Amino acid sequence: MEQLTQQKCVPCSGGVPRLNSEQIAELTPQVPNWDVVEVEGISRLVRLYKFPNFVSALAFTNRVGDAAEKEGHHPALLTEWGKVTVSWWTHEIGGLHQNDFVMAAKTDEIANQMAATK
Ligand SMILES: C[C@H](O)[C@H](O)[C@H]1CNC2=NC(N)=NC(=O)C2=N1
Repeated sequence: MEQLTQQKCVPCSGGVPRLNSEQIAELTPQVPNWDVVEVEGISRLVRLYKFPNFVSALAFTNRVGDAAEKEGHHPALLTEWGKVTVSWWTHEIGGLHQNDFVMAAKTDEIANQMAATK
């Protein structure tokens, strides 16, 4: 199967099913640094990224935001001094979709690119 980072988000209107636990278990190994967290009954992918200061945390935040706009699929972002918490889930279906795994993998790619050019 194509690597998650190579995939594009598909337009995700409501009505498509949420991923079930087996499907989630199949996908999580491809985003090993992410946790599946249930918040108010909604499963989401969550990862905490650490940075040396606020400026780099904000730069990462904006890069993730740009990718989200490009894909039409958006995260929850908590940006603090030295850290950014990124959460992905699909609001339209109240749970996880393949898109969320694609975007988690793309988020890791952005972090890796930033670390490489430090
Ligand atoms: C109209 C707009 O495309 C939709 O609201 C999109 C925007 N970005 C989105 N992002 C996420 N994470 N889930 C959604 O259901 C979603 N829907």
